[in-house]
Amino acid sequence: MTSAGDPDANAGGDDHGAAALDGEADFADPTTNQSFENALAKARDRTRLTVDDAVELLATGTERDGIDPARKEAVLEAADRRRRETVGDEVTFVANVNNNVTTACNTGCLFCNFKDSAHAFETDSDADHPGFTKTPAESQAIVEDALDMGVYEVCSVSGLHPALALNAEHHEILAAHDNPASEVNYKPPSRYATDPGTYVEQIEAMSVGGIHVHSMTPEEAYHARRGTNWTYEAVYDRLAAAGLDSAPGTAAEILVDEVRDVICPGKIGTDDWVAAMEGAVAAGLDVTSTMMYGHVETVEHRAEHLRVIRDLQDRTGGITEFVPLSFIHENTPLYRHGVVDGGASRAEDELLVAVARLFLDNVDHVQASWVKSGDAHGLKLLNCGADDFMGTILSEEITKRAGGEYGEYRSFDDYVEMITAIGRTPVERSTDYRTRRRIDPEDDPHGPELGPRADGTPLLAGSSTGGESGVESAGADN
Ligand SMILES: C[S@@+](CC[C@H](N)C(=O)[O-])C[C@H]1O[C@@H](n2cnc3c(N)ncnc32)[C@H](O)[C@@H]1O
Ligand SMILES: Nc1c(NC[C@H](O)[C@H](O)[C@H](O)CO)[nH]c(=O)[nH]c1=O
Ligand SMILES: N[C@@H](Cc1ccc(O)cc1)C(=O)O
Ligand code: SF4
Repeated sequence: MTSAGDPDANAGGDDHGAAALDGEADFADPTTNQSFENALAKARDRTRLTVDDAVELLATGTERDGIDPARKEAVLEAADRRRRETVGDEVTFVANVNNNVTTACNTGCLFCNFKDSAHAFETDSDADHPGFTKTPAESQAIVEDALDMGVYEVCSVSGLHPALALNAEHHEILAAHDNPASEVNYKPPSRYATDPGTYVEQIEAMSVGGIHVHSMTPEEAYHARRGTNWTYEAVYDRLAAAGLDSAPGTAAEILVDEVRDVICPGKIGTDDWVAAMEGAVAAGLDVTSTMMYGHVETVEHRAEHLRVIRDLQDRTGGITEFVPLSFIHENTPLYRHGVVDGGASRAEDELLVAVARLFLDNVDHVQASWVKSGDAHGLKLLNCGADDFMGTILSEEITKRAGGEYGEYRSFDDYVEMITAIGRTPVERSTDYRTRRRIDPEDDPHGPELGPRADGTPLLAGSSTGGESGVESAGADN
């Protein structure tokens, strides 16, 4: 991968690479030494699955093309049963707020339309951009508002702004390079219209009032140590001291380098991603794990990705949940350049959740995402092996900019109505799932009670799907 040695390989950002992509994503059809029937029998017996088993289940058999509906139902049923035996009938969700600090990023991932080229943020640039950078004070104000609403967690993932450094010492190291922009993807904050502060300052600003700070993906941790020989553990130690509580395992995409070379050549490689996650756990943090699928990869890549996560969990035990992120294609370079003609089908989404539940026998929680799938299909995924329905999030930028259409937040009333409609028990959780509160559906209206300032007052009024109501002020970007 390129980012370690050549951080500016994609400088200027978005999609110039895509034109060169045609044909590069042509991976061979998967084959295995396993049969679908044997793989299914192993899954039903709780025998640990191999990568070949997972491939057979994800493909509903590799001996023929397309998904077989009857075989798919058998896989979903096995996964739903496994979910019930492992975690029961509760469906959890967290009262959280998203706070993306900046959209400025030069990494150039071809599946991403969240980022804006960082040069457009420079003081002397007259380029227009739809994005934002927040100061630490602005991040803090968003967290304070959310705390008042009863929120438990702030989830903060951001672009890799060239002026972001871990702390003052990191700024000095980066600035000392002869050509910091091309050698270490660094420009001083004075070059930009808005200074995002340092990573430590942002985390300190967000870590107020007892909120749980969920932030610093492996890619962001790489950015917070670029140009130094600091270990990931040392970087996460410093961030934990600033108030970081857990780290999101995004930037995983597909953890197979031949896929990363196509969709995110500027990102860290699989080994670095794993090293970052291990560093976070060594620093005492919980982590989540994700897979962004439904673009150029094959089912073999999906299965191999699950193996990387399961091995990581065998070694660390630090992963609280697995979050499947179905690729939203509409506004992305991959789609606009014709490299892909859409995302995953609903059947593929269901099989991915199911096989994750069956393969990841050491990760308790599998998440369904209403942001990516919408409410109705999100609920269906809760009957395919998932047991968590993410969080209220209050505002959303990544999926919205990619063309997602399922809105930006959900209220507690929305959650209780949806979860009881499928006959399950709604449960408010902490980020780490260790604190849980079963919600009595009869006792409405419903609001958060686990947040440091929560008193059961409804988070937001009314239905949330259309993005109406006063939520804009809660997630305000500048
Ligand atoms: C936008 S990045 C922000 C954090 C940081 N820049 C990073 O890459 O880790 C967070 C994650 O959003 C997900 N994402 C980005 N674009 C997406 C899309 N079009 N569809 C689904 N997920 C997407 C990817 O998994 C990515 O790692
Ligand atoms: N699935 C998505 C999530 N999931 C993360 C959760 O909201 C929460 O932060 C995590 O479970 C830790 O408690 N977040 C998004 O912004 N978008 C998603 O699609
Ligand atoms: N914010 C990410 C998703 C995410 C964040 C944190 C997690 O722990 C998991 C997933 C997205 O919208 O794609
Ligand atoms: S996924 Fe993250 S690193 Fe990649 S372009 Fe988007 S914001 Fe930047």
